[in-house]
Amino acid sequence: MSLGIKITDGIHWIGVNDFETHLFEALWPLPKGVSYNAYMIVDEKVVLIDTVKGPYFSTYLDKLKSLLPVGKTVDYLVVNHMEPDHSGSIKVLREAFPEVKIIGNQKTADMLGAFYGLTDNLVVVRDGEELSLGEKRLVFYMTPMVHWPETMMTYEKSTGVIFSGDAFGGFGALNGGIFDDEVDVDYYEDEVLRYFSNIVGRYSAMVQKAFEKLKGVDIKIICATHGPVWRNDPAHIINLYDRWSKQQTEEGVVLVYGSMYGNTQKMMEAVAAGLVKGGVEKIRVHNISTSHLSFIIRDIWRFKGLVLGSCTYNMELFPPMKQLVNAIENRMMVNRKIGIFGSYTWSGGALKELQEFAGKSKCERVGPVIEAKSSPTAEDIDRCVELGMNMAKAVKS
Ligand SMILES: Cc1cc2nc3c(=O)[nH]c(=O)nc-3n(C[C@H](O)[C@H](O)[C@H](O)COP(=O)(O)O)c2cc1C
Repeated sequence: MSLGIKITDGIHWIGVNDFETHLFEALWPLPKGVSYNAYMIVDEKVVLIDTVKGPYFSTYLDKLKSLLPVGKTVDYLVVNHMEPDHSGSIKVLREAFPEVKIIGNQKTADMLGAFYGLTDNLVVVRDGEELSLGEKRLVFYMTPMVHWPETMMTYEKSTGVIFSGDAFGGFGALNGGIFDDEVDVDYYEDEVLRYFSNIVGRYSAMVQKAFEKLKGVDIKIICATHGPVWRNDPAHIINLYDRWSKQQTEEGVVLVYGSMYGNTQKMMEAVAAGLVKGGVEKIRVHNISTSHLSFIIRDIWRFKGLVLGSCTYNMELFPPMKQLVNAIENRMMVNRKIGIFGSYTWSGGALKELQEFAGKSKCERVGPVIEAKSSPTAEDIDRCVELGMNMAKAVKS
């Protein structure tokens, strides 16, 4: 009995679900789990596309063995991406199938040596190179820095299936169905954006380069390494990715505040009231101390307006707000409207750092800037409402 899931003739999903890991990359929470998708092509040659994270190898092996025709072995393993959530089983796979040839590019080969000491039986491919498997034919496209240097995609010509690596992938284990027409796409879409904005977003320019390269390739099914297989409407995820990587945003405002005793929170609430007065419907408020950074980054990636407010802590920005500001800078976000406010009791410090951040950012500033001493005065509150109203105008323009 086949333990894999058929995608199309001769191509199968042999991935696994991970419901145990709390933090992906030891950073990103996985409330819905995550899948490590791997694929198998059975033709005259038998080919695996990527593996799975090490602890899940036996499940992966069971699946591939269930699909392996009698008398055949695994001829090739294509490695589209070397991050260990996909490459973690390569060494044991090689032990199970010593004759398997590993296909990658020159950078993949370097990493195979550095991670796993594997240096023999490698096939190094170049951009656009093809490999016949019998009826099927693979084409390898180099798509570097989406989001590692060795990342590439593999396209199967006869079926129009593209194995895209982490591109188009997202968090969320596959709960029964694996295809976009079998699952609740909305349930996964937020998690695709959270994956994109936190992990891939910094490399948006390289995503756009990959799109350029794939122009004219007739993509019928997208098989990413995480999340659903897009067979019903691949254009949907392509369009989202295109928009996100061009940093095109939606009308709406994200409000993030850091407050220990509620004074800065009052300012945030006044800004939010101003946004509502100005007609903004999509408002996302995050308490920096309780929302995980990855959800905040996701929302900031999506919406046009961003307002940051922070109390002062030991002469500086409130520590978790500092982390957020660093994360935003690291993602090289542009094309947004930014408003800021702060609070202090003696020396100040938070607002100064927010001013520096906003000044360096490639985003348009929206005023006024408000700084409250301890508790906001009535005048401070009025100016916070004014900031909200100005931000509303800015995101609607
Ligand atoms: C542990 C701690 C450290 C602080 N450090 C500073 C500081 O270095 N400079 C300053 O002006 N205010 C400092 N403050 C005061 C707060 O920034 C100020 O009271 C602010 O209004 C608190 O806002 P909140 O009620 O939103 O937490 C500190 C407060 C705390 C509790």
